[in-house]
Amino acid sequence: MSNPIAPSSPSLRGVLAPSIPALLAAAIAAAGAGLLSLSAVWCLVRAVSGEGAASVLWACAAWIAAAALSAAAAWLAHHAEGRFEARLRRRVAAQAMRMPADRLTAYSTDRLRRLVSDDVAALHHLVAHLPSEIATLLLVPAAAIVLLLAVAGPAALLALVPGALAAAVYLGVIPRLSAQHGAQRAEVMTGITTAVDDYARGIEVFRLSGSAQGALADYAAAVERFTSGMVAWARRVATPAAIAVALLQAAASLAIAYAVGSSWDVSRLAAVLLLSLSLVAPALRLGHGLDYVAAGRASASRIEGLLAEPQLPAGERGAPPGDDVRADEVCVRVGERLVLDGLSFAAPAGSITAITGPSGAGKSTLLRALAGLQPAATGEILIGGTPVSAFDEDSRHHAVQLIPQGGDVLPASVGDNLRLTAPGADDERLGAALARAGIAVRLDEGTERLSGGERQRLSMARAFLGTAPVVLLDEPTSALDRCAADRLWAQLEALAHDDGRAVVVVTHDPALAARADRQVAVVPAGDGAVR
Ligand SMILES: Nc1ncnc2c1ncn2[C@@H]1O[C@H](COP(=O)(O)OP(=O)(O)OP(=O)(O)O)[C@@H](O)[C@H]1O
Repeated sequence: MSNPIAPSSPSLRGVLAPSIPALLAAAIAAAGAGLLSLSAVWCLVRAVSGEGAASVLWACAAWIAAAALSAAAAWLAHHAEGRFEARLRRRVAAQAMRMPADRLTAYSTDRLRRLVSDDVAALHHLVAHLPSEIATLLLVPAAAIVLLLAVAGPAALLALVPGALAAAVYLGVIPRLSAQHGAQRAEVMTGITTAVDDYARGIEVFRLSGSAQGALADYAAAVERFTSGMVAWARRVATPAAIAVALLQAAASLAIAYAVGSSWDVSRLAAVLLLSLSLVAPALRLGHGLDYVAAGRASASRIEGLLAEPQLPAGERGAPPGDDVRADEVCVRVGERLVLDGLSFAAPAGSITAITGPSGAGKSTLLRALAGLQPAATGEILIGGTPVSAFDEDSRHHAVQLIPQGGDVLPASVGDNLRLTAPGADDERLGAALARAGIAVRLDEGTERLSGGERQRLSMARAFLGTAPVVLLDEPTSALDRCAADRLWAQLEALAHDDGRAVVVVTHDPALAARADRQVAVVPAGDGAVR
């Protein structure tokens, strides 16, 4: 197996591609709406210059058309963005499903949740609004300047100076200030969330140690940092922004227009006043969104990072023709570290194979590799004679079932957990699997209150419900007493000997390992692996 890691999935751009035609159409419609609004202003200028009621009617018609076109543009853009978001969420979730086990552990559950939820949502402005805002910004001011020159000549351009300054402040200075503060705000918000999370997660520990002072103090300090950060943001970003709008744009535009045009006739003056105001509006709207653009770009780069992660190799094979599992000179690396070095063994159908070895030797890594969740750097793993990497993603689960060491019980009902393995099973079958695992709980009971041993046996019940010919179990008896462990082992023997499965069990219990049909001892790589 020379290239165990498949190429990564398409980038963010690839996920966006199907939405681009609709987003382009939306941008053109938005720019058209901007031009229609400008023509409405132009009609008003004509009305002021004495062209009468017809011009007012044309202005109203242009505004109505502009509103309709603007609504259509917004609908198109949001529809396309909604579909893009849905596609991207599926892509991010699928990518997480396909990552090798060692890479997936680099992403905490919370980090994955933020990628699928918050980071995808943060792209909204970038995708749904920015293209339309840029198109409007390029077309509308250019058309307004042409009209202004035609009506009032070059002197009228003086009235644009405050607007241009306002736009420059909005598009140049404020985003820079805001970016500094945006990064600080994000850091402070993360600090608060972490402090709250730490406090909530630590309640159990604080109860035992009798003090939560440190966590509460961290939380108070994080809130204080947030409050002072917001005050600083208002002082350095929000206030200059308000000044840019109130003074630079409207008041100063009117003052200059009056200064240069007080001797003009009313129609020229009206043209200068109305057109100079409508000219900077698109820049101000864009300026408002630049904060979101910075946040969206940060989210996009985090999502790109996940999409660039390697994927597990997957072929197109369906369920295997045979039902044993073999490892042939398998080497597995976890990150830079060689964990398994040339391990070979066979676990035939109808038998139990016990995997033993010291803590950290690589037993769990071996099970993940056998399940196809951690690629082998060299060597081959065969399920029923088929390389595990050759199965398509759906068939792999039908060929081999992995029950990991604890932790695969979802916070749902017992029945819902069991139906993950057997979606169509009736209550009687689910109850029988629970009985084989030696646990007496109701199917509608929540899993939150189950003890460690009960959770372990609930996981085991899934092994008795599954149909995969190869069953891999990671320390299934570690939380059970001697008697319960022996009873469970007897059920595993029945699974192997009566149902004909190839059962591979990692265990630290020498008594149980001695009862297995075969034993494989894993020793840390470098010491040589015993076959
Ligand atoms: N995601 C990971 N990133 C980095 N190192 C890892 C990762 N997963 C496992 N390892 C390392 O690989 C080695 C083998 O781990 P593994 O869990 O397979 O051992 P084990 O034999 O099952 O141990 P135990 O008996 O204690 O459960 C350990 O040194 C562990 O620290």
